[in-house]
Amino acid sequence: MRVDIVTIFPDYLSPLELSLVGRARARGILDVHLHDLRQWADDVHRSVDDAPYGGGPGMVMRPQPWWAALTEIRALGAADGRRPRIVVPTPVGRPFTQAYAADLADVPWLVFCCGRYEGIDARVIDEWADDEISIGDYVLAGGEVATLVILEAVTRLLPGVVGNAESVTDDSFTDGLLEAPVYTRPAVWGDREVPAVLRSGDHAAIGRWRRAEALRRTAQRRPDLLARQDQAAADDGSGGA
Ligand SMILES: N#Cc1c(N)n[nH]c1-c1ccc2c(Cl)cn(Cc3cccnc3)c2c1
Repeated sequence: MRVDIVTIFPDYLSPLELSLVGRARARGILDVHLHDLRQWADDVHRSVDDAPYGGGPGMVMRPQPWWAALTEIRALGAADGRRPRIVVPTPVGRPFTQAYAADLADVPWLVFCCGRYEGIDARVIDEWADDEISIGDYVLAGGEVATLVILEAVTRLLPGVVGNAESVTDDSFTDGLLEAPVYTRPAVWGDREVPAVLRSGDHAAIGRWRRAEALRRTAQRRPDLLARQDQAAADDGSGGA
């Protein structure tokens, strides 16, 4: 997978050199290219923002640098007929979910547009954005953190990135439920003991316990996920969660 990221703060994306994504890059599974938007700004001051039409607080990102940047990046694929899927993190985007991550993990070339200020001129979004994605109902200062979140969730789904493939398919949200609690040694920590079933070696009982705990936790903390499961089950005629 090739990923191009356009931002006025390239250093904000330095975590992509570390850990899971860093290892995927080192192994050639992911090919990341960072671009400073200012290199495409057409004025001597390399300006990327201007006052909003209609007034209001803050500044808006000018269309010209984005248009030049995306035109040049898209042209990289012209020779062999490749076209990138252009993703714009935005507070007004479609909610990012595990299913969305799985969808993006099948795309060979992603381009992330990391905006700042009050946003990117709407004409850029209208012309270029294939996906407008929000990572949650809270307000960040720009798209870089969202890009890191999206890219980590997508990268862990790429073949060969996570050693134990099962830990990806057993993820929270993959089966629509929150994960059961996890434990490791020692068996007793202070006055807290690991549930005996997890030390029983009875894998059927362990599976039942984990399913029950996942259902209990999901009902307690995310009843909306259970409702979604029940609706999906109703839609395909099978039993509920
Ligand atoms: N994804 C996501 C996401 C999220 N979940 N919260 N905030 C963002 C996000 C993403 C992109 C930008 C750009 Cl460009 C500018 N800002 C600042 C801003 C603040 C208030 C209103 N409008 C824009 C961004 C915030």
